[in-house]
Amino acid sequence: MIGNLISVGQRLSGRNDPRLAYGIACSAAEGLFAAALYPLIYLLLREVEAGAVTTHSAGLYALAMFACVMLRIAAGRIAMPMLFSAAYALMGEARLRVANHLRRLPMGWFARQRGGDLSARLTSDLELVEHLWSHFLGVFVTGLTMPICLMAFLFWIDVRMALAALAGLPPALLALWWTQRVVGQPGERLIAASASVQSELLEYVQGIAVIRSFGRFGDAWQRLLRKLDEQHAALVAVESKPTPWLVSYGFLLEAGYVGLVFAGVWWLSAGTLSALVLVSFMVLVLPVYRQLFDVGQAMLMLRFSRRAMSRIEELLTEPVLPEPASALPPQGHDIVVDAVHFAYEGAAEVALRSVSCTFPARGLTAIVGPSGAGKTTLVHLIARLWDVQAGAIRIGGVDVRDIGSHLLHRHVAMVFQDVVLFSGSVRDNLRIGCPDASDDQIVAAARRACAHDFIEALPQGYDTVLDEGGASLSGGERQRLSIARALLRDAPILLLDEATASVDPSGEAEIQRALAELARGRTVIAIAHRLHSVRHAEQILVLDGGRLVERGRHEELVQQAGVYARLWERQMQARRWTLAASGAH
Ligand SMILES: Nc1ncnc2c1ncn2[C@@H]1O[C@H](COP(=O)(O)OP(=O)(O)OP(=O)(O)O)[C@@H](O)[C@H]1O
Repeated sequence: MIGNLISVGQRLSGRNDPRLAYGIACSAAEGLFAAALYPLIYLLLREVEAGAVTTHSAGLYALAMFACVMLRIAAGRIAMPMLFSAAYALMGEARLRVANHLRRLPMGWFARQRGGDLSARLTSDLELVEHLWSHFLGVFVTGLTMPICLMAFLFWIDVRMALAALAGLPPALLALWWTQRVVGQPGERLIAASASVQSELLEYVQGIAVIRSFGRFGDAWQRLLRKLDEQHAALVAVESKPTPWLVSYGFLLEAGYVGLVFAGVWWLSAGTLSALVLVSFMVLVLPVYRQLFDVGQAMLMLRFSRRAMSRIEELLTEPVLPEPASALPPQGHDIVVDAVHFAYEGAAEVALRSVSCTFPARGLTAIVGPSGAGKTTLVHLIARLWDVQAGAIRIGGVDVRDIGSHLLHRHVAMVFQDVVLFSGSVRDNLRIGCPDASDDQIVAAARRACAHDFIEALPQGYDTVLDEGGASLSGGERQRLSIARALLRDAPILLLDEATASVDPSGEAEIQRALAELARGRTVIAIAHRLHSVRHAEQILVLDGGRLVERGRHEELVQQAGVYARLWERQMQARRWTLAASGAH
């Protein structure tokens, strides 16, 4: 079991830590020295009984006992910090390995996860395993070594009595085995219920604005209460179900004591057993029973945490997007989409069907189309957030699957619809894509993204610490920060997913200018709903129902009287209504 625990730890952290083996050895030594005291007392008493004790031998015994106590304390003092530091180091690495693995998983995997479940694996599951390693391992090893050594000594004194003392062990082990089985199912239920509560709480907090605006507090609250009730029931089951069996284990273990006393008195009266041996057994088996009971309890904890370990292992075995054996650098920055087909896992509709197109290097291509047409999917495939299911995407003549994620990230920068900002200063957030950027470069990028003025107006300017997710900024401000971040990356290919969606019309005009300037030196692909913002693009691709239906410049497409012309006409109408409405005021 210890071996299993250690090998799981090694698999999770990806390495071995010698401190662990030393810590376990010291814990075993602690158990050994704790047990060694009793044989010394017994041997001393035997000499006293035989009248052979001298001042010299008594002194030696006292010295040996003192040494045992000191060595036990020393072994414990060495074992504990060793196990703690090994556990924290190994689990720290396990966290990093999980984080690194998550980075390489396809986005589809995240779409299938509930946020709370994932965060439960990364927090409470890992904490449980960490606790097991730091606090449980040493106690378990010491707790097991001590009764084994003591029993070995008792067998040496008198085999018959030792066997009588352990008469209750076989049925007790059966009860312990059953206890472990009984705790398995409620344990799994508790882990699932706790993850579910985390998910529910996360959704509740994230959706609080929507819940409030729709006045659905009652429903959300009831759902949360239900999940908490389930967790409470699972907690009670974990505690109550194994308890009768654990008590039986303890009872059966100590049942041998009654047999021991009867057999001992019998053999004493028959003259085959000395009073000293009888008393020694009656005193020494009690700590053996107590330690074995504690070990049994600890084994329950191990059984419970096995599920947590396998949940973390499951994360590490999720297949990542395959990386090439040797990465090939792209030979240019034009992008060719060649007969690409893609469907989301479990989705009824295909997202992209046999799409073929070319994005010339150093030019602006706009992707437009009705909602759900596949625009975001196409851009995500170029950034290789997913892998195509048929066809290929090539950058500078090299398939994105052969470029390797590291090189690909150096060539492609993305500005997403949903801007993700991290807690930290504005400067730190801008530096994410380019850690070595100087302050001047940061300010220059912010100016070009029309973000400099509002950043300067923040209490500490570029050093203002943003709340988690930049919640204190407006949508447009967050968007402009993400554009500045991409500008700073200075990647030759820039993917903009509705980059100007949350920017007000005046800001949009400024950003359009910045984007146009940017496009001169780069390959820019911009998804746009507001068609007038991309009408100067060198090329406009029109997607509809996952197919590429039209391509050309704005004027050509308007004349074709197809999907684009209809979208354009609708937007012009909407603009006229807006202008008329504002004129009426
Ligand atoms: N993670 C996903 N899982 C399953 N289906 C998805 C997923 N993301 C998108 N889809 C579906 O794939 C199709 C294309 O979606 P996509 O987001 O690419 O469209 P879009 O043109 O960018 O839409 P919009 O303009 O509304 O953002 C849609 O039918 C959408 O419902």
